[in-house]
Amino acid sequence: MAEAELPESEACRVVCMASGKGGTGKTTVTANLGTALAELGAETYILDADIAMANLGLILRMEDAPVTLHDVLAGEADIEEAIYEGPHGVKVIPAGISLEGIRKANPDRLRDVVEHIIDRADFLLIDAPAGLGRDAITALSASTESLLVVNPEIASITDALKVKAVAERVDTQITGAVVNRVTKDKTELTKEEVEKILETPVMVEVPEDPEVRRAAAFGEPVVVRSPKSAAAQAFKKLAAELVGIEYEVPVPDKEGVLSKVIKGLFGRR
Ligand SMILES: Nc1ncnc2c1ncn2[C@@H]1O[C@H](COP(=O)(O)OP(=O)(O)OP(=O)(O)O)[C@@H](O)[C@H]1O
Repeated sequence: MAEAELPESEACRVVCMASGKGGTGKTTVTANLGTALAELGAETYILDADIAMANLGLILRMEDAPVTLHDVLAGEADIEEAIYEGPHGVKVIPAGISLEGIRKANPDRLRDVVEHIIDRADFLLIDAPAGLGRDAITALSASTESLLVVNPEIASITDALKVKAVAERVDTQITGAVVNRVTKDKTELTKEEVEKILETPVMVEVPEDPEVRRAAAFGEPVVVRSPKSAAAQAFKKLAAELVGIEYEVPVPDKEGVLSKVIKGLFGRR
């Protein structure tokens, strides 16, 4: 997709990707939203502040990065050394995977990292740890706004409510919710119910889509590996909404469908 004509915006938007409950898909949403924003032409950085799990690097095939956020937070490396380029030019600051790295990292240095990046970026997405531990609160307070990544179930929403309350205490605006892994099963909460409980708009519903896991297995965001999949389209729609442009639904690609059928017939991936 060609880069869009983006509206002028003055300040970098520092967006904390937050969730109460673990495993809602926060890292997946961060990697895909960041890549989709970069594809639209926005200068986008994504930072893995979930320094214990470090999954962002895995989704973007950066698990072997020689210098990581751990080293920066330990005061042992300059932030410039920990910035890597991902698909569509998205800049990625991965966390490391060593226990030693987690031990020596001082999360209080996160604010300095944010300060360093905001002068040159349109968006900085911070993948925060789930829950309300010290690292999660540090990530929230270093951000100007937050997106709540939830699943359409009551346990996920009530945990997100707790995050929302803390975000308000640290003066971080809640921009909205991303409801991930939607199957439209009758037992799920609807968009309207989620909005009513969270008292915040649902910006997008991302469907449960096996293409997401498939892409992750290849170390790629789904917006790159399967850009026409239902989940990829939801992430692209969210990116368009954040930059304030109209999302163009892609015209169905007959050739693509045909080649899928042919590959299916011959049992190929
Ligand atoms: N829309 C989706 N459809 C299918 N699978 C998904 C979707 N979103 C995420 N997943 C899968 O769910 C799993 C958990 O996702 P992810 O690691 O992004 O969650 P997380 O909230 O960051 O987890 P944690 O809180 O443990 O850091 C991964 O295997 C991911 O591929």
